[in-house]
Amino acid sequence: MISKRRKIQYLFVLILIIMTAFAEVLSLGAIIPFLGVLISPDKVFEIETFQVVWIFFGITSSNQILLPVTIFFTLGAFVSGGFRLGLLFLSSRLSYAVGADISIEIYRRTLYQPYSLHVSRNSADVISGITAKANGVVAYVLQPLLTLVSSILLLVIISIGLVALDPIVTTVAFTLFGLIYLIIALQAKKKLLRDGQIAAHSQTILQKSLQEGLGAIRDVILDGTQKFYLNLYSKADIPYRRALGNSQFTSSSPRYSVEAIGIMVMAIFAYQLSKSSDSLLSIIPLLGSLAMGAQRLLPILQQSYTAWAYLKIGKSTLSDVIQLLDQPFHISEFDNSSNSVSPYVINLDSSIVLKNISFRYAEDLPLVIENISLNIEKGKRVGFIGKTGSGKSTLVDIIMGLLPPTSGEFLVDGQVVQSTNVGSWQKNIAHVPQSIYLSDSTISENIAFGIPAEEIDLSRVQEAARKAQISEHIESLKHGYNTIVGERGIRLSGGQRQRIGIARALYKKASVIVFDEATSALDNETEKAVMDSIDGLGAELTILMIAHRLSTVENCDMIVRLEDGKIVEQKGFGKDF
Ligand SMILES: Nc1ncnc2c1ncn2[C@@H]1O[C@H](COP(=O)(O)OP(=O)(O)OP(=O)(O)O)[C@@H](O)[C@H]1O
Repeated sequence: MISKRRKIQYLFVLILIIMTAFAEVLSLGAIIPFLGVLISPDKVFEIETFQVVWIFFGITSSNQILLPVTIFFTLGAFVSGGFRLGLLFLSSRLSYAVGADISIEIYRRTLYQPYSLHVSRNSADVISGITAKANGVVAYVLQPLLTLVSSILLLVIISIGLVALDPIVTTVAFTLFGLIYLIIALQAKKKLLRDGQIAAHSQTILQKSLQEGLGAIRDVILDGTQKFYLNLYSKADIPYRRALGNSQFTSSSPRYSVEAIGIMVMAIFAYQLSKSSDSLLSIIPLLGSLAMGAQRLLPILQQSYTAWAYLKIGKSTLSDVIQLLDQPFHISEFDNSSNSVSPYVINLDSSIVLKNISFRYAEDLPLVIENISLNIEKGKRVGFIGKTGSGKSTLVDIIMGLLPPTSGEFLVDGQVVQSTNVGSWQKNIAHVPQSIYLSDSTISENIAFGIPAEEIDLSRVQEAARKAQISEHIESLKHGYNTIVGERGIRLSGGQRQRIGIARALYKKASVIVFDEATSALDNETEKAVMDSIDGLGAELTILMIAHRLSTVENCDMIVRLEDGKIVEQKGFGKDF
């Protein structure tokens, strides 16, 4: 899923990592000539190989070389700093850009999952994957990976340089520090993995408890269950933050003990050298470069360790994210895009036919629809009634192509509806649920739902509102169709919201409108008024209406009564109640 562009960017960062490593080693190596010049400029001036340099810069005596060498040394430090800064900027930007790629890709794939998958899993899994876990992958996988590559490279180059200076000291120091880090890493590995697991798992629970608490805020306030939801949240939040805190400590704590040991080793070494050498001055350049080498080496060792530790912490989060990225595309974008020219086009011209349809939600669950056969002609109004749990919504979901039947055949105009043409079939359908979802935007954007504001056809919006009998109310508002409805349509009454839902269905120019208990939350009078608007809709529209009450659907051409997933009574199909 990594695009070609990102691969090129990663390659560029890799090249920059290599260049930075060399720049850093060069600036580090420059300390030896610098200290040498400081202490005995005469000696350096006499070195054969440097003669060309002195001649090039027109230097004739040893006391002239200090200034250019100082400038050169400082310049080296700046160039190396510049490279590091550039690398930090580019690698951070790239990691976050890839984080956005991941998050968007998970959301994209999730949106294209079949309805049956959405009803069978908790959305908190996906939401935490799109938000927190995608960030986790950036912070605990992508960035540490780049840090690890650059640190290992630097380690190798610096240690080669140090070996050239003093093989024994370097080998001893390296083995010592390496061993310390290795022991710490072996000890910490299990703990890091476990903390990472806790963090990944808690993120999902956190998301779930937030969704539940805030989603049912009215009931929470009425029932006084704030404490219950707070408790649910804190039960996940405390282990989550504790795990993060613990892993942060585990990944950054070794440096203090290792630094102390490093200073001790350096002191012993200096002590030994000064005892065995005649002139203390002559060993200062060597000591200086070793000290500076160690001063660079230790943080890099620590950096590599931290990066490695982060990779361990991020392992669980990464596997959750990979699972979400692995979701295959079930509904093809081609079928569903509004301007696609699919060879499998379905327009309702004659009838919708269900032949011996049965359905179960999962293999180990019982049938909730059993052997149902129906023939719905175009332009008919069909009412589905039955007690709660009798299977009305499931049956209509099958007709809407949201749930594939477990057995039997579902045909429109004689064509079997299947994955290749279901998108085309769904373009004919609009759905008005019991509580329609309103986005926090204008009335016209809510009627022309999901269409960018600049592409909305206002006259079509007005026509739909008029047919849904809501235009008068909208036009009486100060901002008319540009009135903001507020999150979840709080500023509209129940009846008005349902009418917006109807207007939305009409704007879509759907030929089939499904009313799923669309009026059951309304009072009798409002329900009657909304039903009048539905009755007044064009005769060419096929209307499927789910209701609890027979009175709601009494004007329908056909009525189907369901019980335990079976049709127990029919009216208008040649049979009457
Ligand atoms: N996602 C699901 N997973 C498993 N079983 C489900 C799922 N959705 C519904 N069911 C079961 O399927 C049966 C039919 O449910 P359905 O929602 O179709 O009934 P309904 O007649 O529309 O009920 P209501 O009037 O309450 O909306 C019920 O027994 C229900 O428990």
